[in-house]
Amino acid sequence: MTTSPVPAGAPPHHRLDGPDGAPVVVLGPSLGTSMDLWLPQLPALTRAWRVLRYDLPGHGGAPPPSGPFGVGDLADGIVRLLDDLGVARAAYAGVSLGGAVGTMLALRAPDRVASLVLCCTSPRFGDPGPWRERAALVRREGVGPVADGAAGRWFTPAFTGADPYVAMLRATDPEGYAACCDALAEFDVTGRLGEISAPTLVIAGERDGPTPPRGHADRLAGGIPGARLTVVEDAAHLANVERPEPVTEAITAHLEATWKGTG
Ligand SMILES: O=C(O)CC1=CCC(=O)O1
Repeated sequence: MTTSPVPAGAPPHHRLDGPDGAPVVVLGPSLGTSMDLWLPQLPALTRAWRVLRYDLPGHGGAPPPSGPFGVGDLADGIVRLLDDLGVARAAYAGVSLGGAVGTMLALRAPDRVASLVLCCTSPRFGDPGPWRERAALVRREGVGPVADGAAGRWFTPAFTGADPYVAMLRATDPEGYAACCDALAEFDVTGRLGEISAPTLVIAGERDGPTPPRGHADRLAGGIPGARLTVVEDAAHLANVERPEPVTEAITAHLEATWKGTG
């Protein structure tokens, strides 16, 4: 793996699992996590799909970014990755920032997205100010201060399995994290959701603080033509980790219905 900084729009650090020749599903992680965010879903998904997981710049095994980038650049990187791998069309599922990348991908390259799952995400992650402040904090003090509060943002108080996920954040490159915050500050596709043609499932955590169902998931589901919304009880922001069974079931049912590798 190269460790030189990654330019905006470059194909991301990635990994393929599952049967050769099966229809491809791309899995996008959230801010501060790695591709292993998707480990709870991996056994079920690799039964029928070739699973392509990737890391955000400076996260997981990915080198830090060489400069600023937007969510559109991250989506362009997925298109380049699909080109490099010879994949004409794929399904895409993403959590939070990873979901924003999927939304942008569906807008920029609709012919490449056969099916879309948007988990605990939003067409706009609130006002830019707090994201710019978080980016400045991490550039100044490192990821420690945001890691300290991560379990409370990501999970309900009853959840006891937060440690490996918070460890992902503690291992994240500060500039990679900060640049993702800047990308979130700029992201707003609220007015473009009606252009999305991919069959879309929106999944929300009932108790998600950063992207609550009301004002976020409901806007996605209301704005994307034909989209369906599933709200997962007793789950916060990383619902696929906190309640893996219903989330895995919802994703596999949606993929079964929409993406078997044809077309
Ligand atoms: O603030 C967080 O850690 C939650 C979050 C917002 C966007 C994202 O990807 O994660």
